[in-house]
Amino acid sequence: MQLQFKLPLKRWYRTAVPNLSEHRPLSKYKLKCGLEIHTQLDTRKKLFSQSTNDPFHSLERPNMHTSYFDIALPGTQPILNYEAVLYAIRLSLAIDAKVNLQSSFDRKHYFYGDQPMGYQITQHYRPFATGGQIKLNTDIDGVDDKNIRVIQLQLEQDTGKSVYKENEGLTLIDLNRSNVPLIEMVTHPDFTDVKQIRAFIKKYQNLVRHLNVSTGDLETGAMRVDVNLSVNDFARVELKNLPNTSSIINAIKFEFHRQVQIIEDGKGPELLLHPETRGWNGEATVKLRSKETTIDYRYMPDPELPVISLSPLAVEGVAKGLPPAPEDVIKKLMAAPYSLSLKDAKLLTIKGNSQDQMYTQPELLQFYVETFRCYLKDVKKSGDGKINYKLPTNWIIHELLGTLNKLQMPLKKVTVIMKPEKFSEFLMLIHRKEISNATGKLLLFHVVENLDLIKDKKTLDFASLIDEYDLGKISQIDDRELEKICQDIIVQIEDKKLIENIVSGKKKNSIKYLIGLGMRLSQGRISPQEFERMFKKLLGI
Ligand SMILES: Nc1ncnc2c1ncn2[C@@H]1O[C@H](COP(=O)(O)OP(=O)(O)OP(=O)(O)O)[C@@H](O)[C@H]1O
Ligand SMILES: [Mg+2]
Ligand SMILES: [Mg+2]
Repeated sequence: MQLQFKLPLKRWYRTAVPNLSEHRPLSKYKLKCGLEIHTQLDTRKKLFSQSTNDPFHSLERPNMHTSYFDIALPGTQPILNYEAVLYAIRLSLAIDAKVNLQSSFDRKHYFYGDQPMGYQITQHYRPFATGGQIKLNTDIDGVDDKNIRVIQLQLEQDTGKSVYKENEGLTLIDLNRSNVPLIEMVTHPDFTDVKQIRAFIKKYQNLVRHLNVSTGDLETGAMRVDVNLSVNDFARVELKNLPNTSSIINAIKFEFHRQVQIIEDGKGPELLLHPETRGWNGEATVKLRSKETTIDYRYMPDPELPVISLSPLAVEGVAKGLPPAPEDVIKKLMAAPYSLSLKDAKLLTIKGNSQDQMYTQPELLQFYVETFRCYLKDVKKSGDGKINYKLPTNWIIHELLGTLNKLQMPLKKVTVIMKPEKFSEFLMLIHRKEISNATGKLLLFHVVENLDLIKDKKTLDFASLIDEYDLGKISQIDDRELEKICQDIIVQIEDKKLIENIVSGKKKNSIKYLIGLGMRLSQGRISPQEFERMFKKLLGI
């Protein structure tokens, strides 16, 4: 029987879980955890059939992407999808696992409504890859350096989904997910702290996204984490059905305390003797069943699937096409000449959780790096030498991305017109102080907003845009003209007290308000320093 969680989703977040650090002499109680992480591969087709692999976009239309094999009609047979094999090689190599040139499929038997074959095809006797590791790193992952060893990776098929209609007393079965390719990655029980587990999940999630093998989302179930936990070498408890990071962390904390209490009460040898499987109801872990043993599953080689036999050349070929590890890219971006902050370097490298990003990380990274290169070249060419390393960062990572989000404009569309050389031309306008920052913002917004018009003209000419919209910075503004603007502002201001307070020195900073009015009036074409100088002169301070 599967446990049905009846709690509203919100309760996952509201639970009061004891704080590990508040507990008794913890040194007496050693936490040991190992993870089994299931990741759905983002292949076009399913693992053993020609059905579309799309378990989420069809939630309103259950059983839409199902072939005879996916619904287990007798007589249908599996045919392996090699795209899934390529993805599995990518992931295995990226975590330093040894890809086994010969691996094979086995049947793991158990009965479930959403598993109509009566068994799951997985790899038990000869897994896809063996060994490997993921290193947690203080600088990048925010936890003490720690090496988490991987036992193995196995290719397997996903099950269908049970949809419980409690009011009607019905359980519905949706087989859209049935036979979606999964990689189960199993770690050694190397974790000794929840912080390591949180960091590891994030890192592994980033990795599968970086390799483009999965969306890695926990919320949709594209990534599912089972935690095995034991205290002081008593039997392990397996925690399953943990839908998001906070339930994973809270369930671990709860379970640790539950086991510590049992040991303190002297009942460890009695209650923690046999492995069991527990779920999380939002407040406590609850027993689902005793842990199945290998014998229970009656593993047997699948007689319908031949051995996966890989040539070393195929593995080498995949290895050559692997992108550099996210960690290496981040380190490179944080070093000279880029000198980015960890936050900005991560933004260029690691996909965030948001679904509607206007860019992919490889697109953004490439644009940034190439623009940076053009900017260095342009500065050298211009002969004024002084490179402002922050300029590309500020204008690409902060300003451009903000503009894309505001206008819901994909980066891809922008970079067709604003190629790195063009963007560097734009940066040089600011670099040479031909336009102010405020004008730059207006100009960038204008260009992105009117991309289609610019496309017609086939050219993007900043100089003519500056002319056309009268955006040129009046840096050489004549003092009489500036004086007139400032004088008008002072005369027209209604709050006379404000002026008095500036003059008397009571509220010196209010001068910024006047400067702001001036900037708005001049649309940013006169620098704030010029305004400050003139206001001070006029007010005699
Ligand atoms: N003493 C222990 N304490 C905590 N975790 C442990 C301990 N011993 C083993 N583990 C962890 O238990 C997990 C075992 O996973 P594995 O997939 O090999 O088998 P399983 O859980 O029996 O099978 P299934 O795939 O059916 O869940 C590993 O992550 C391993 O690190
Ligand atoms: Mg397992
Ligand atoms: Mg398990």
